[in-house]
Amino acid sequence: MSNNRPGPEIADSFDLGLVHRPRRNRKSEWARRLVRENVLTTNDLIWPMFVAAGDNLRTPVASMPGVDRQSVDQIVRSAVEAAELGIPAIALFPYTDNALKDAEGSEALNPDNLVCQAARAIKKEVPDVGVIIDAALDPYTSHGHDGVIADGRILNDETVARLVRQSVIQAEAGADVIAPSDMMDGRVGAIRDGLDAAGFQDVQIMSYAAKYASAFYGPFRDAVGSGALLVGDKRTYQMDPANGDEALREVALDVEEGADMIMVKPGMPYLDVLHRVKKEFGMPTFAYQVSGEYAMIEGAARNGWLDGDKAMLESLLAFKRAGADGVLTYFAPRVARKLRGAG
Ligand SMILES: NCc1[nH]cc(CCC(=O)O)c1CC(=O)O
Ligand SMILES: [Mg+2]
Repeated sequence: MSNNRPGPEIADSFDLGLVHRPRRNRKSEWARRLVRENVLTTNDLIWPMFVAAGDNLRTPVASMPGVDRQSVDQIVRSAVEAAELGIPAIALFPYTDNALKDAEGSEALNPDNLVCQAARAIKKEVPDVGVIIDAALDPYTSHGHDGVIADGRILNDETVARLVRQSVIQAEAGADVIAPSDMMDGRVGAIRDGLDAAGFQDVQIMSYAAKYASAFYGPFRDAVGSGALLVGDKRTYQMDPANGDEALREVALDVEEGADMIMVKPGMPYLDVLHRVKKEFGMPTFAYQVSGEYAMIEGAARNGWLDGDKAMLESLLAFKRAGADGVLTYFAPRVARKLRGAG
């Protein structure tokens, strides 16, 4: 040292007298594996897909790099891929031509609409892959809202009546699970009654029970073509991001009304809600890693700012740690390949 002032003595090592050294259990890969508390498996994955009109068509969604809208024949191929990869279920969302949209979302009630066509085709080709279809009007309405509107208000009960019909039509097309994503009050019970009355006692309901009015749905709205149309926002039906206790009350109602599975959405910004919901109800509980979360990770990865594979796996494992039984994620096929060791 050029400094000639006497400095403090720094010992090379000293005895801290530690009883507990948590690092012992992290000292090698085998030790880390031995004490690992949570694990992500292919059984945890639900793969959301966008169905579009046409034949042999795949159109990239600009704000979701790596995700395409697919025509029905391509969706069937992806469903086959899901089966081969061991992904238990897929979720279908339609990209509806603007010409088919109206204020009431009538196309939702067309038994030959895109999601119904896709469900029928998938069930014919790969019956063992679970098919989940949203019950909500927003991909079909000219204003982009999940319900019917009068005097600028989203009407609850009138919307629920339509969701019941939509659910039955989707079940007739082969949907194994109906996933109400609209956040109208009372829709789970009404859909349950409607499905039962139509003979679909075994069709499950996965309720978007605690769904927040979130900025993270932006890319999805591009993908289904509702973003540019949306008038205003969804804060009169989707939840206020400031609220946690309210999520428990929303979930309690959906469980009471007969939901078989519940969902918290978005995912990563709401891990606390996910954890509380799983703890409180012990229900099969799912997280939706939404389009904006996917875009953040994938966008950063493609810019070289993040290790994409590592961020993907870490983000999904976090859902398991927080209590999720499964995750809807656009990463599903990539994770499944990774978990299988095929990169
Ligand atoms: N009600 C439709 C619906 N179903 C799933 C999502 C979002 C999924 C995603 O962002 O990946 C939305 C959008 C919304 O409520 O505006
Ligand atoms: Mg509710």
